[in-house]
Amino acid sequence: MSAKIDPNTLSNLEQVTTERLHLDLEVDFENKLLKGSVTLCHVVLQDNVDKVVLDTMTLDIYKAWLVNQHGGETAQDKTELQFKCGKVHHIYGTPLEIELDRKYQKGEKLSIQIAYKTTEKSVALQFLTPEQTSGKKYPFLFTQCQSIYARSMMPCQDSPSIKIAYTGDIKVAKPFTALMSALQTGSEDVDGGENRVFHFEQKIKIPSYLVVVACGVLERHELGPRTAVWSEPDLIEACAYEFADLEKTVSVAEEILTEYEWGRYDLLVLPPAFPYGGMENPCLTFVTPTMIAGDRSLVDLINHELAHSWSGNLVTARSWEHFWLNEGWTTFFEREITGALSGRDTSQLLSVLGLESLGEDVRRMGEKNELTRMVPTLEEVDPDDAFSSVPYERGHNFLYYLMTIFGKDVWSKFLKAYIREFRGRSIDTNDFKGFLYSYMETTLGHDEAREKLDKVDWNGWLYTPGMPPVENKFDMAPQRAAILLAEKWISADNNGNGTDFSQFTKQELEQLSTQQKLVVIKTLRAHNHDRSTKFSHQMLDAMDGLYSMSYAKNYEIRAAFLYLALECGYKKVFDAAVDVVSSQGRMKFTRPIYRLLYQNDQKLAVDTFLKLEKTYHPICSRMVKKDLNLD
Ligand SMILES: CC/C=C\C/C=C\C[C@@H](O)/C=C/C=C/C=C\[C@@H](O)CCCC(=O)O
Ligand SMILES: [Zn+2]
Repeated sequence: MSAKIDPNTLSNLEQVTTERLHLDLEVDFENKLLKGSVTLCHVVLQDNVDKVVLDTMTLDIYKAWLVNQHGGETAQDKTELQFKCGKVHHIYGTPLEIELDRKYQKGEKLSIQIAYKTTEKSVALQFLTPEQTSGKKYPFLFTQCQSIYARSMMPCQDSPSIKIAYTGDIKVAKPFTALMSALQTGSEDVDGGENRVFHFEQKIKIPSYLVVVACGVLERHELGPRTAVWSEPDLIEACAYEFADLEKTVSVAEEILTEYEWGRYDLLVLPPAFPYGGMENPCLTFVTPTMIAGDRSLVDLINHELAHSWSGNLVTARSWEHFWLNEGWTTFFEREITGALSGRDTSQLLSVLGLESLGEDVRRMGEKNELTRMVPTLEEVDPDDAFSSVPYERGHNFLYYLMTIFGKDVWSKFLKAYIREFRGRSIDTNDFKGFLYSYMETTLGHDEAREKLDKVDWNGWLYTPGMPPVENKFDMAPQRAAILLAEKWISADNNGNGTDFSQFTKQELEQLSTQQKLVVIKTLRAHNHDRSTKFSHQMLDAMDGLYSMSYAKNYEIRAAFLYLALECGYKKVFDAAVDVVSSQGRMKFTRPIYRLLYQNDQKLAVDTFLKLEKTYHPICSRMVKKDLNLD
C-alpha cells in the first residue's frame, strides 16, 4: 500500500476537494462525442492555494471560468481563468492545471466551470453502431468510468477518495432517452421539439467512477415501487421475466444490511458489447445481456450489484489499492442475499466456484505476483492490469473466515454497524481493521475480542501474495451430485482413451442446478490440470452431443464448457468459441476464450480479434491485445 492517499490521480486533492458537480452535456452521435461543460464546486483544504489541478484524459478543453455565485449561469457571474494541460502521464492522463485569480485560504469555497468535449479516444465512452444493438436501427452510448476513466468523460478529481453529489442535464435527439446514475428530476423538449433535455440529481455523495451516462432508444418496465428495468424495446419482455423478483431482492438485502437509501434501484440491460457482467452505478445498475438465461439462473449477479449499494457506493474504498473493501464485502453480501433468496446450497456452491476461480487466477498470475495481494501497491500501475478475482474472492474468504471466528450472530450485527459507521465516507483497510477491533472489544469485552482478533494472520491475509493463509471449509454436500456425475465421465473416459458413453442421459444433467452444472465442468477441468493426458475428443463429443453445451443459452455454462474443450485442444468447438467472442464483449468470457484459442491456433485467435477489435469496448480491446501479445 502506498503512502499517498491515492496513487492513481494527478489532481491536487490534498489542497482542494470537490463537494459537488454539475454536468451540462449534449450527446453527439454523429461525431461520437459528448460536448458541454462541467461545473465543480470545491472547498479549499490548505492556506495559499493558487491552482486547481484536475484529472483529464483525451479531452478537448476550451475554457475555464470562476463562477462567482454558486450555480450562477449568466456570463457576468463568471471570470475567465487561465489553464494549461500538463505533461501526459502514460497511464493516468493529462493534469489540467487551472490558475486561480488569487490565493485561497483553508475553508474557502470556489466553483469552476470548464467547457470541453470528449474525443474518439475517450475510454469511458462506447458508441455502438445500430448493428451492435438488438433493434439494429439506432446507435447507443454508454459510459463506464471504473476505475480511472471518469477523467476521460469530464475534468474532475478522479479518485474514489473524493465523494461528490451531482446534477446533470443531458440533451439528446428524439427519440433517444438519456439515463444517469441518479434520480431523474424532469425532462423537456427543446430546439422546436427536435431534441430533449433530461435532468438528473444524485443527492448522495458518490465517487467520480460512479457518474455515468447512457443513451439509446429504450423502454422501461416497472417491476415494483422502487424498481424497474430498462432495455431496448425488443428485449423488454425477456428482461421483465428475468428480473421479476427485483423488488423482493431489495427488501431481502435491507433485512441483511441497512435501509436502502438511494430511492430507486433500476436496471439497464445494455447491448452485448458491455465489457462487464454488471456495473453498480447508483440508482441504475448496468447489466450485460449475457446474464439473461431465460430461467433466472444467473441473477446472483444482480444480488452482487445491488449489494454494492452499501459496499462500494455508500462505503467506498479510498483508493484502488483498497478495492477489496468494495468487492470482498460485496461478494460476501451477495452470497448472504443469495442464501436468503435461493437457499444456502446455492450460496455455498457459489463460494466453492469463487474459490476455484481465485485458484485459477493465482496460478495464471503467479503465486509470488504482488498483484495477488489483497492490498496491492498500485503506484505507476494501471488498475485494469491489477484487476482479477483476488479482491472479490480473497476478500470474501477473509470476511467469511472472520465470521467463523466471531460466529454468525455477532458478525451479522457487525456488518450493519460497519455500514452505519462509514456510510458516506471513503475508507482504507486500516479504518476497517480499527473499527473491527473497537466494535469487538465493546461487544465481546477486551480479552475475548483480543484473543480472537490476535489469532488472525493479518499480514498473511492482507499483504502476502498467493492463496489465502487459511482455507475455509465450505459445505461439500451441495456439490456431491455434481462431483459424482463428473467422476462418472472421468471414469468412462478411461484416461483419455474413451469408451462407451451410452450410459449417460440428458436427465442426469438437467436435474442439476446451474451452479451444480458449473461444478461438473469445474471438476473435469481440475482433473485435466492435474495430469498430462487430456480428455478424449470422443468424450467431449459425447458430452456436447448429449448436453448441447457449446451453444448453451446460459453463457456461464457455454463458456465453461468451451474452456474445458479448448484446454483439450478439441477443434470442433472453434466455431462456437469464435461465435462467443463475436456475439458479445464481456471480458469475463472474451479474454479466456481468446487466450485459449491462441494456445490452440494463434492465427485464428489473432485474425478473429483483428476483425472484431473495433466492436469491443476500448478496455476489452486493450486487454485482449495484451493477452494475444499484440501490444
Ligand atoms: C486490486 C485491483 C485494483 C483495482 C481494480 C479496479 C478496477 C478495475 C477496472 O478494470 C474495472 C472493473 C470493473 C468491474 C465491474 C464489474 C465486475 O464486478 C465484473 C466482474 C466480471 C464479470 O462478471 O463480467
Ligand atoms: Zn462488484
